[in-house]
Amino acid sequence: MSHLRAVPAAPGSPGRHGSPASVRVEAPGKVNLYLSCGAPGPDGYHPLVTVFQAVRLIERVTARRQSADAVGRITISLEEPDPRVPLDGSNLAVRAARLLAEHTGVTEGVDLLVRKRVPVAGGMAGGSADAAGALLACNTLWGTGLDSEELMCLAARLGADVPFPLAGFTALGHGRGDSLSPLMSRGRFTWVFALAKWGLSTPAVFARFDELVADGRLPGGPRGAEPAPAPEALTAALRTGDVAGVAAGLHNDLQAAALSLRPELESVIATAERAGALRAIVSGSGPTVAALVTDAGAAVVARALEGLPGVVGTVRADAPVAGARVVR
Ligand SMILES: C[C@@](CO)(OP(=O)(O)O)[C@H](O)COP(=O)(O)OP(=O)(O)OC[C@H]1O[C@@H](n2ccc(N)nc2=O)[C@H](O)[C@@H]1O
Ligand SMILES: Nc1ncnc2c1ncn2[C@@H]1O[C@H](COP(=O)(O)OP(=O)(O)O)[C@@H](O)[C@H]1O
Repeated sequence: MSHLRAVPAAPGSPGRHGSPASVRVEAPGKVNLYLSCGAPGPDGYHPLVTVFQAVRLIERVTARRQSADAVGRITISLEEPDPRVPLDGSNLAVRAARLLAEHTGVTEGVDLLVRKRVPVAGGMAGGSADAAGALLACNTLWGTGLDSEELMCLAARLGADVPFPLAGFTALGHGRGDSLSPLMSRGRFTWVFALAKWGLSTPAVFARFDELVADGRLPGGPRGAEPAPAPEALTAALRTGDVAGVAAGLHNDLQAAALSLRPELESVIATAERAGALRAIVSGSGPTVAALVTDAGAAVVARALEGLPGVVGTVRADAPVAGARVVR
């Protein structure tokens, strides 16, 4: 994946040894424009074909050098505390920093500060964006000098969704969804996301997908081992910036599973489309519903969705945007 370049470091103010005292990284959330899912392998993971698009819901990860007498722990805090996000070693950003330290032999710690903008447990890879951000921020802070390919490999070890926020823009994912190649995309897309009151667990959605396939309850009947390739009509529509063509090509094999766990999402999708969305689908494993809209129609769609049972609010974002990058 050498074509996916990490952005060079923009150093913060110098700390001891002349290296930066802190490094700030921004990393995007995602929506899956297309997701097809095959039968799980012996490791329990499902082979996927997915088209990722990075959206302007941006996580900000700041990595701060600790004082010289600190014991070298990796700590995390959130700008706005959220009980759904763990602040211990299970946080994906902490796991990312720890993995990088182990991989490179770094013994110093780091204080991570995260500002979250991607809905938590929403199928939009917010935790993965934090992990990608922490990898890039710590690689810069510690001067460990891993190149983008090495960061991608570490990212894939943290989760199937972690490489994509490093890459950003629009990309085709294979394997677990972590093997990426860039896709050309022209123009700008506008999304309205309906945020759900309760998150959905990704493993639970994949498990329900397997049950639906086993019961023959998925449209089209049981699937083979291999996920269906992304249709040429979708990739062509992306290449030409044909928003209506992209809307027609939106597809998510996990949607039936998410709807079976959260039946109320059906009316969220229907309401968005009745209010003028070009199409609406479940994002990834859900429960966020992603409505592709025109700029002129965005406010009407958002208003129609707000106040629906189970919807706690909406957020508008454009796409695609760049992957993780160091900012001042
Ligand atoms: C479904 C997707 C679509 O982009 O995103 P989300 O909706 O969660 O954001 C991803 O595949 C989620 O990626 P991520 O959340 O990183 O998954 P991981 O931590 O690697 O795996 C969590 C669990 O999901 C299931 N899993 C994940 C990926 C995959 N290709 N097959 C799977 O079966 C497995 O049960 C695994 O134990
Ligand atoms: N940095 C993080 N941000 C959000 N959630 C995290 C983070 N680290 C671990 N988690 C845990 O991962 C779960 C899934 O998080 P998230 O990445 O937001 O959603 P999804 O996997 O649906 O894209 C959360 O419910 C939370 O318990």
